[in-house]
Amino acid sequence: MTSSSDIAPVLQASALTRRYGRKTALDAVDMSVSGAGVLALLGPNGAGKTTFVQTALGLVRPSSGALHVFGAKPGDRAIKTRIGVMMQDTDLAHTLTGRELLELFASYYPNPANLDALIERCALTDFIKRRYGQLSGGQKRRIQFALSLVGQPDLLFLDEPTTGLDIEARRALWAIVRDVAAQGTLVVLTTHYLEEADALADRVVVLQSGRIIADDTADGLRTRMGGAVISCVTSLSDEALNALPGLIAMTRSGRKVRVQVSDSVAFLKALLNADPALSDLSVAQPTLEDAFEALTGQSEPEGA
Ligand SMILES: Nc1ncnc2c1ncn2[C@@H]1O[C@H](COP(=O)(O)OP(=O)(O)OP(=O)(O)O)[C@@H](O)[C@H]1O
Repeated sequence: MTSSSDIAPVLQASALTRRYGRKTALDAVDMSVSGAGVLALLGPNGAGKTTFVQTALGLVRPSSGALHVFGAKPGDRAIKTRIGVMMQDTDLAHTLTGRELLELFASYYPNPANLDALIERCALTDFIKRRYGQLSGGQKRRIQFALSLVGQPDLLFLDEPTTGLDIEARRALWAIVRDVAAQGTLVVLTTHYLEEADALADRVVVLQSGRIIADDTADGLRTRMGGAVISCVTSLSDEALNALPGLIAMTRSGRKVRVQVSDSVAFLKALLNADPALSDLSVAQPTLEDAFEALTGQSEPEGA
């Protein structure tokens, strides 16, 4: 995935702004996404992720600025059949079986996937003949995921795709997402799980209050944060810890403290000096979650 291209980008946002009354859901967003891969959209509740996806699908109109999809206006008939979608709130006919739903969706697309192969690929065989309304939440999500793939899309929006899935089903979905992206699809993923973004995303865009506050690879975000994460049990107060050199952020549970620091050596020297009785010390690389926390001031996106 690259951020620019000679031909029309898959997604091109130019000063994209969407207001709801006085609320600005998207605030002059500029973004260009070309080629295949996985783009993760992260951000706390109300950051504008869903509004962005809805705008790309032509369900919501920009208040100003523009968003182009394959160089066309969102919702354009010519591009609709190139897009697959799995949203959070999906209402499907409860009386149809999974197989009937797949057949129905396949009829919308000029070049649908082979349904038997898709059913096998998504491991739906055990429940594909049952009515959708009788399926468990996780089974419904898996049918919805298969439906998003029916048209063999060039652009695939996955909104919280693994919510409600067990670990095995989540890993299986990840493998298919990687596969689909490797075969040429741009996957736009919004997720509660930073682990998921870390596992899948080539590029991570962090939104906050409708603005892009970071646009990088997961590794890039971690590296940009730099430093280390130190955990220990200490009797030092917050004030005493705050006075140590290079502290970026701190969380505490009783005497157990976890700090992000810019220079681990300088911090550790000062810490051990200040509290010789310190115990349970560990030093680790920052995770994507640490980077997210440092960027947004929140520990998890979307109140996960
Ligand atoms: N139809 C609407 N009417 C009024 N305000 C809206 C509407 N849709 C979204 N908003 C507001 O726009 C802002 C962005 O919402 P959006 O749903 O895009 O955020 P999000 O990042 O997807 O959040 P979440 O993680 O909670 O799903 C929020 O403040 C939300 O309340």
